[in-house]
Order: sequence, then structure tokens, then C-alpha cells
Amino acid sequence: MDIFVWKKFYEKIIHDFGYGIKGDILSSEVLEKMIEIYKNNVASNEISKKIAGKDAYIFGAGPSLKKHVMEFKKLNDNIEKVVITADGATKALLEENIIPDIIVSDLDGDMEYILKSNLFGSIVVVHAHGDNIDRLEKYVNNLKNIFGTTQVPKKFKNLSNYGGFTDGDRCCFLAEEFGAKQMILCGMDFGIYVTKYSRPNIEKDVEIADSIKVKKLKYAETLVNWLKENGKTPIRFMG
Ligand SMILES: Nc1ncnc2c1ncn2[C@@H]1O[C@H](COP(=O)(O)OP(=O)(O)OP(=O)(O)O)[C@@H](O)[C@H]1O
Ligand SMILES: Nc1nc2c(c(=O)[nH]1)N=C(CO)CN2
Ligand SMILES: [Mg+2]
Repeated sequence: MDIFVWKKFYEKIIHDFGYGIKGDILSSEVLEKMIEIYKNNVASNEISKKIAGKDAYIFGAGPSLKKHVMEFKKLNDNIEKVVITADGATKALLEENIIPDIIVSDLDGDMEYILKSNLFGSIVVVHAHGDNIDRLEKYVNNLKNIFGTTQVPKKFKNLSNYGGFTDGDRCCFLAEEFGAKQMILCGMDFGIYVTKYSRPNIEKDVEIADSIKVKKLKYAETLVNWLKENGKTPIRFMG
């Protein structure tokens, strides 16, 4: 997404959620510094090699996730694919012995499966924002092959901004940026329900989301719809 178009979305989002741009900038600076120190990042051409020209299967943590993982497993064609998971959705793929090529995360969820998947080779696209500085400090030096992103519409030496807000819609903006042939969205239900993959501490498998999560999902849907209308990569839903 053009940075000026993203700036308009971003200003609305931070106003709507009461986030401060200062926190987002500080967090981005922290991630930049860590990448400089640990040098554990990959260059953008590594992302390009994984995505360009392929069918991008993008997995979010909605109620249809497990069903769509099983459908994905049954695919039997020779089409080149890239598996991109949003944060908590990573666990559902590992449960089926599928290692995602790329994980997009702000590191705010259950890290066990992201760390495990990264050990098996997944690139982790780590997002900096004002509410995850502690998570960056705790986990970035334990990861290899990371790619840093920011939501601040401003240039950073080691961070990229392709637009997008939640981990799920940012997967889509990444696939668009790096020239996927098409995107197939799995577990990207949006709506008002969350799963244990998104919120590990809920009692039932699926529960009604809290109001902030519902609002985040609404933005995720709006951004994916924007991309569908304005992007070059076709987007469809699994099933
Ligand atoms: N019904 C849904 N419930 C949860 N995630 C969904 C749903 N539909 C789509 N998604 C996408 O799946 C992604 C992964 O979910 P997860 O809750 O692990 O991520 P998250 O963005 O870190 O959420 P949060 O910021 O609220 O912690 C979300 O970012 C969202 O874009
Ligand atoms: N400042 C801030 N930015 C975000 C946040 C958040 O909680 N705080 N959550 C996001 C994805 O869910 C994306 N961006
Ligand atoms: Mg997250």
C-alpha cells in the first residue's frame, strides 16, 4: 500500500484505539536497534523468493482455521505454494506437521509455536507497535531469520511498512507487495468470534471476542476489502 494511503488509515486507527504515535515510534526504534545488534534479519529478496509468483495460502486464527488447514492438506496439485500464518494460527499448522514459510506476528500471543516453527525454518515478520516493546525485548534475540515491520508512516533503516494493521491483514499486504500470484484466505472469518488459537486462555473452543478484538477484526476486514479492490493480486477465500 502506498505510504500516503496507509497514513490516512493509520491516523484513523490510532485515534480510534487511543494509541500514541510516540509509542509506535519508540517501539520501531527498539526493533531497529535490536536488528542492528543481533543481525538476525533476512533481506527482502529472501521474502521475495518465498512469495513471488506463488499461490499464497494465508492463515488467520478465526473459527474456520482448522477446517481450512485440513482442506489445504488435501490439495493435490503441482502449483507452487507459500504458507503464511498470522500469529496464533501458526499452532494449527504445526499440529498438522506443516511448517509455515512465513509467520507475521507482533509477538503478543503464545510464543511457543512461533519459536518452534522459527527453529524449523520459518521466517518471522516481526511487527513493532507501542504495546509490544516488552515482547520485542523478550523474544527478538531468540529468533533467527526475522524481517522487521513498523506501522509508523515514516522511513526506518531496517524496517518496512507495506500497510496493514492486524497480523492477518498484514500477511495480505506482504503477499501483495512481494508479488504472489493469488491469495487464498483461510481461517480469516473476521466477525465477532475468537478461537483458542487466537486467545489460548478461553474456556470453549470458540467464544465471543472482547470489544477491542471485534474492532480490530473490523479494521482487518476493511483493509482486506480495500486490498481486494485496489491491489493487483486476486484474493479469494478458501472453500
Ligand atoms: N475471527 C477471527 N478471530 C481471530 N483472528 C482472526 C479472525 N478472523 C481473522 N483473523 C485474523 O487472524 C489473525 C491472527 O489472530 P491472532 O488473534 O493470533 O492475532 P493478533 O492480530 O495478534 O490479535 P491481537 O492483536 O488482538 O492480539 C488476526 O490478526 C486477524 O487478522
Ligand atoms: N499501538 C498498538 N498498535 C497495534 C496493536 C496494539 O495493540 N497497539 N495491535 C495490533 C494488532 O493486533 C497492531 N497494532
Ligand atoms: Mg499478534
